[in-house]
Amino acid sequence: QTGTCPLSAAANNHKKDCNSSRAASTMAQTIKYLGQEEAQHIDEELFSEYGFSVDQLMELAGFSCATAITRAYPLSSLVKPRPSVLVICGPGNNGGDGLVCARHLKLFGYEPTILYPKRPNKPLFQGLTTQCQKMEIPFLTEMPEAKMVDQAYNLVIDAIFGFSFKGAVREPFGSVLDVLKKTTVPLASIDIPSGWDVEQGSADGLQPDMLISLTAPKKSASMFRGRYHFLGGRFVPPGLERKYQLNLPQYPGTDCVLQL
Ligand SMILES: NC(=O)C1=CN([C@@H]2O[C@H](COP(=O)(O)OP(=O)(O)OC[C@H]3O[C@@H](n4cnc5c(N)ncnc54)[C@H](O)[C@@H]3O)[C@@H](O)[C@H]2O)[C@H](O)CC1
Ligand SMILES: [K+]
Repeated sequence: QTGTCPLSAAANNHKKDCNSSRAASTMAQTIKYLGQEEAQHIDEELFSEYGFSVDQLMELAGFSCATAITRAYPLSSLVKPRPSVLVICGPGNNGGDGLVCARHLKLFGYEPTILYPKRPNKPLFQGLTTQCQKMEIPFLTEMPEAKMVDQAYNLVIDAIFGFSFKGAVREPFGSVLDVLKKTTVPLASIDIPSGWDVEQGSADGLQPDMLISLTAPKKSASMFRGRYHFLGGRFVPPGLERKYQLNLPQYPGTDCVLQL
């Protein structure tokens, strides 16, 4: 791991050597990696039995993604003169996380641009879109070519599909993923590398540099080979964690993310 250490020493007396890969892998082994149905059940229970609203959890999820991105790619580390970031949002809640993430990245000093080709006709997503527009975040009308992406952006955020992805990729996202397979700038995937089977991964799919697992990693995360794997979505009530035996690691202090 070459990433900055996200763990504050004061909050992690038991994990003093947080750069030790042995410590990190021991920790990662204890966390449960969720199957697709299990992830969906947890999601449903959070909304039904535990009384959360989608907007609430999406805000926390997207905020933790923006926070994790600032840890892995601080403004000072970006190679281009402008701190440009391309955020690609899909048609479901993963896309909503991307919109929230873009808004917070802007507040953190980055210059996000959003591609949002398939927008659900629902007040939640319309509101999130308006918020981004009011934050003066530009929206692209089409996916640029790979060469243009590499020239214009420091980083791409993949918020296309999350744990509900199934089957062969449908357009326009097939073409978007084809471009992303040719780009060389780092790619940070929210929850699942888009196009990967949620449990099996994909040998010839995207190879992101960063993965931000929300609530708990999904089974395909064991195939992730990038540099930064973060956990975010610090909102799991203890009863839910016990029921699904999530064995979540302790987040340091008040942090909303943890590097696995
Ligand atoms: N509990 C949590 O941790 C929370 C996670 N959040 C995020 O929500 C996503 C899951 O969201 P969901 O809306 O269920 O699904 P997706 O975003 O994965 O996508 C559904 C969307 O995609 C379309 N689709 C599915 N398969 C295909 C395909 N093969 N080709 C094209 N399109 C496809 C489908 O029709 C839908 O439109 C989770 O991963 C987290 O990122 C919440 O934000 C907060 C709680
Ligand atoms: K994704």
